[in-house]
Amino acid sequence: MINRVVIVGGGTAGWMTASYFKAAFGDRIDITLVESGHLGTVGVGEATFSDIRHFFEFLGLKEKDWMPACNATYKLAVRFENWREQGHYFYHPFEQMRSVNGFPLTDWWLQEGPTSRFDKDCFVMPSVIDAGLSPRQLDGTLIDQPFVEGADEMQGLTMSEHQGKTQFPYAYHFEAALLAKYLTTYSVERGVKHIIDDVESVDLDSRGWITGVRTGEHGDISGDLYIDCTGFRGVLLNKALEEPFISYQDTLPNDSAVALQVPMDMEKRGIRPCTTATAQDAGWIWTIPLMGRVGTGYVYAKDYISPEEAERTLREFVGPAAADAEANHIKMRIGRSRNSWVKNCVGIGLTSGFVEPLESTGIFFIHHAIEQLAKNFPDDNWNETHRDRYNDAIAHVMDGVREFLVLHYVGAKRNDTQYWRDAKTRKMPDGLAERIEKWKTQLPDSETVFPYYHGLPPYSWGCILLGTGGIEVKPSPALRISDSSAAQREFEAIREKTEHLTRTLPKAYDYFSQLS
Ligand SMILES: Cc1cc2nc3c(=O)[nH]c(=O)nc-3n(C[C@H](O)[C@H](O)[C@H](O)COP(=O)(O)OP(=O)(O)OC[C@H]3O[C@@H](n4cnc5c(N)ncnc54)[C@H](O)[C@@H]3O)c2cc1C
Ligand SMILES: N[C@@H](Cc1c[nH]c2cc(Cl)ccc12)C(=O)O
Repeated sequence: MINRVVIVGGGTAGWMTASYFKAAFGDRIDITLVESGHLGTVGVGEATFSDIRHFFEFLGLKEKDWMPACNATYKLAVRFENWREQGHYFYHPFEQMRSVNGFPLTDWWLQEGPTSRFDKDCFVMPSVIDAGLSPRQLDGTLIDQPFVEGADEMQGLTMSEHQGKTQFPYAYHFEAALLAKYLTTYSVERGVKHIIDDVESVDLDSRGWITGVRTGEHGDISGDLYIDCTGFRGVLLNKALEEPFISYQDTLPNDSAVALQVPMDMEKRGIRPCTTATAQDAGWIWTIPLMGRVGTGYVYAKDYISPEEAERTLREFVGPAAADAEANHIKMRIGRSRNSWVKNCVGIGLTSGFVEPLESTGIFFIHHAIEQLAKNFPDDNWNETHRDRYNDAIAHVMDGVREFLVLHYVGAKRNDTQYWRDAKTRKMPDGLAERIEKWKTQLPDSETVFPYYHGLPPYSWGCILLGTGGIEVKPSPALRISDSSAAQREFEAIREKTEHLTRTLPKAYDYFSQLS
């Protein structure tokens, strides 16, 4: 049996792993987590996928347990501003795509769209978000969506096994540092040994397997399996085991960010329950509403703009409220480790890989990695099948998300600066150009998107294609000669439902302020 696990690193990745493994394996596993007392964490990670609710469910936590402790709010979509042209916006919502006579409603919209807004014609969430509303009534009732919440047959499934079966209507925003703190308490109460110290060196045997990590003040710490959660440093996986890092920068040039935490009276400001990504001259700015503050940051490519200019742009964007906020400049390592599991070491989190946070995939990568490791957990035979399956799953998820992000830039209609013009001529990941050709006459479906599990359903790809507006797409020829009355009825049903919801749902701020 492998039952002594050493986790190095106490950021989101380290504590999510420790808490999940305690929930999964209880006292049958012995976990030690070592984190530096002075190196600090990236600690941005504020927006998530809806799937993260499976993580909290697995830990036995309810929203009212952890959300108030992490200043959390709901995220119903990503809102993209100015990606097509100044003043334009569209939503990528968490909402099941409706389908009529075997075609997604977005295909019918291209043929028959009642208005020029695909998002408001095909989904109800965009109007709910514009009105600043909560998807739950004050008594906790969730708006009726075609999904299954907590049904028995869904218990214990991984995210990849869930995909396509349901679409939950919201994700979360939270303060990552507060979540790490919350999970520290959860883990330590359940027996995780917590050591605050620096790992100064890593001991290897003659085969190159890790036999222990040496700390400054706590001596050697040894285990069977080592989990490297040291962030961009990759102290065990990349440094000690020398596993190479495959950069994505040739296709995704953004390599820097500057972040601000802006305290704000959210009752006065109101909460628009979505992440906003506002395109800028050399990147984009995120805006994330939390209880008590707004998290914001400019993600940019250093080749196009200096850190000082990026900070100035961000401060102007936020306005006077940002005057006292301290800027946090971050250099991002974009890409993935060739293999995330090498010998007896598994990198999770930024060590394993990272792409710019445009679709909030960092914590999703961590959650996926943990689920896959729990499923492929080794014994002392160190069966290669488990390791290879794990490495393939991790590589696929990141390569797929990379393609999805590249589509945002290739698809963006705006071309008013060199940065946006270059985005149209830059090399694309293998296969994407061919896929885009297919989508020009039939929107993305399960047969034409990236072929391995990567977290994004086909409708997400369709939203980006339709919203960014730079690639001309035509309705499927079959729809031109089909009876559209059922699609018309569906558009009408969405209009009626939107009207009803915007009349009856409470304000998002009011919902969160009574949650405890
Ligand atoms: C600008 C930006 C915005 C982001 N936004 C989002 C978002 O909205 N949504 C999302 O899902 N994700 C987001 N992410 C990603 C998210 O922040 C990370 O996925 C998450 O924080 C995981 O980080 P980590 O735990 O791997 O590393 P870190 O937070 O860097 O933690 C590393 C840990 O390792 C420790 N350590 C390092 N070296 C040693 C050593 N030698 N000895 C002991 N300990 C050591 C450090 O002390 C620290 O505890 C964002 C990232 C960036 C850069
Ligand atoms: N199943 C994932 C993927 C997903 C589906 N819709 C969206 C929308 C956005 Cl903004 C991000 C992610 C997703 C999930 O539900 O989280």
